[in-house]
Amino acid sequence: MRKKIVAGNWKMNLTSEEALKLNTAIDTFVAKNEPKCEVIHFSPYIYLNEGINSVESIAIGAQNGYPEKNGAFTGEISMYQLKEIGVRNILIGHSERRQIFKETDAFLKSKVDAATNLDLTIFFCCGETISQRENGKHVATVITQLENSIFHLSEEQFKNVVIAYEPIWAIGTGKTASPAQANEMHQAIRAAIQKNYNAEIAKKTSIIYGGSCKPTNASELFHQSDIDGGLIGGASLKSEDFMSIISTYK
Ligand SMILES: O=C[C@H](O)COP(=O)(O)O
Repeated sequence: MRKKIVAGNWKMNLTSEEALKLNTAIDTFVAKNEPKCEVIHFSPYIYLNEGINSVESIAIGAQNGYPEKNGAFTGEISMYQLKEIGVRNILIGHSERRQIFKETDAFLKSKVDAATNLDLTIFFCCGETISQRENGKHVATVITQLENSIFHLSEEQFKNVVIAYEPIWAIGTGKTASPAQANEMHQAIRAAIQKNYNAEIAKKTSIIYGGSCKPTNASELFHQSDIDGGLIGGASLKSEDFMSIISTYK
């Protein structure tokens, strides 16, 4: 049985007080209700330490990390530093990093290698633009992203990878991929994993969906054959909404 995962990506949101409150509320909820999924908050760097030290039933992950161990990289935080404070999960390849911060496939590959060397669980994000979808290039785009930045890992290394499919046109827009559209892509990703690795690894890799996922659509999405949970942006900032999404796996 594949691991089901509901992860919140807070992006650049929340005050320190709100972050602590939300971590505590979700941690308490998960401890009490024991949902059948792993719950993670991908938090801004500055709230990681307090988060890690204040929760027991959920994990706190990083939204980013620099691949070099240390050095003259003003303003950056290394994955090594993240690991040292207790981070175990990291997002790599989010479309906001690709588009706003111009992170290339080659740079993402170097991040994948750094995270792998540190034994971090990689949540590798991929997804197409609306024009790529309209031109029928959505599947090819996503598979190329995987081939360029993560499929070089060995079978053993790939076991520490979760794929997050996030169609760019659905992120923060209120426009969700239909369950059929999302599942079609998840099936294509799983087939590509099988082709590059093997059927066993493909069967065991969790592939989660992100893009305007909310309490009203999470259940239908998460019940698709190849969708193993979600990477939630906006709805993870409201404890009631996030709890409702987590409860899909009760
Ligand atoms: O990482 C999360 C995604 O970017 C989804 O964000 P959203 O739920 O606000 O659309």
